[in-house]
Amino acid sequence: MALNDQSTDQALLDAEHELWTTSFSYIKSMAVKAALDLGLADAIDHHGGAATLPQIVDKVKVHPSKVPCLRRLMRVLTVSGVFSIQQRQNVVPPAIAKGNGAATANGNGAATSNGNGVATANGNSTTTTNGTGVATSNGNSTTTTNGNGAATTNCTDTAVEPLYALTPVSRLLVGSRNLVSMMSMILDPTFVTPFLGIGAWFEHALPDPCIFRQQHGVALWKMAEKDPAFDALINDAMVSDSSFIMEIAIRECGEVFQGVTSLMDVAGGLGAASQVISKAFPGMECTVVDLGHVVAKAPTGTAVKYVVGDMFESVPPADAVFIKVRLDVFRLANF
Ligand SMILES: C[S@@+](CC[C@H](N)C(=O)[O-])C[C@H]1O[C@@H](n2cnc3c(N)ncnc32)[C@H](O)[C@@H]1O
Repeated sequence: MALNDQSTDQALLDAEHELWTTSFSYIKSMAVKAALDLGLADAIDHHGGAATLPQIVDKVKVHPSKVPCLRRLMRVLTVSGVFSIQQRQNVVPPAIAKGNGAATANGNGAATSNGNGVATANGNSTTTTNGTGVATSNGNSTTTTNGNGAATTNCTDTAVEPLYALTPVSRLLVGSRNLVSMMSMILDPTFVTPFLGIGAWFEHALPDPCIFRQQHGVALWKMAEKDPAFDALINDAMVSDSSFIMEIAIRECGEVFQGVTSLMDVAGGLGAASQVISKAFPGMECTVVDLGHVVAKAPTGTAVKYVVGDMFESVPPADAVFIKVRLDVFRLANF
């Protein structure tokens, strides 16, 4: 017997809703990717942290024909908490009846009756009747009847111009210390597409290629060595992540580094974590060990030393060995 045979219709609809929501949950991350690609947070930041759609459009590359679509993207991003919406007050005019008709505006909506029609606007909607029709708009909609017809619109896109504001989430995407590089890496197709192959990956016996190699035919670090743009994508991401998280880590649990005189940051990338540790503990000798192509791009003239090495062969000696791994994406994919 199928599990759903005895379910009520409401339970079936709830279950279907859950299935749709879960299956479509990538829409949220793709909306964040679009926000990064377009620079939406920067555009809002440029206007002091809150901006209307026309103000945002002014700062980003959007074809004029796609402006209404951008409003939809903003809706996804506000529902996800990346931005918030502040409604402007009283920007829509009240009800106007020019003929024998009746116009009623409830809320911030505008209702206009130009003939004998009845126009009602509820919420932030705009309603116009030009003949003897009946038009009602609810929510953020616009409705017009020109003849004798009746029209009702619920919640479409045109109405009061909302102000889109930065939230604590999108504030992490602006300013000099931001997480744009990290999120750009996570959402890069090179990292996203391997996850489409998890099902196929389970069909093969271990040991087998990780999902990254299954997708791309080459290991992640090998690809980084061969492709400078991909290498930069990873290194920049790590610098933004490590700078952000290590400053918090030092503030919250810096005592774990007390008394350490030398520290070996294994697979430390460009050494952003070590740079933060070294500044917080100037007496500590911090060394980063990483692969040759990464060390070749390491910053010079800092207190942190960089050495080339393969951690699977040997790790140079030090008081403490430090390895920062916080990416579930790397662990899950067994990169
Ligand atoms: C996810 S990044 C982490 C970088 C750094 N720990 C951080 O969190 O900012 C992983 C690093 O491991 C390095 N790596 C990969 N295989 C390695 C190996 N066999 N020996 C040393 N480093 C390695 C990569 O070059 C890369 O810089």
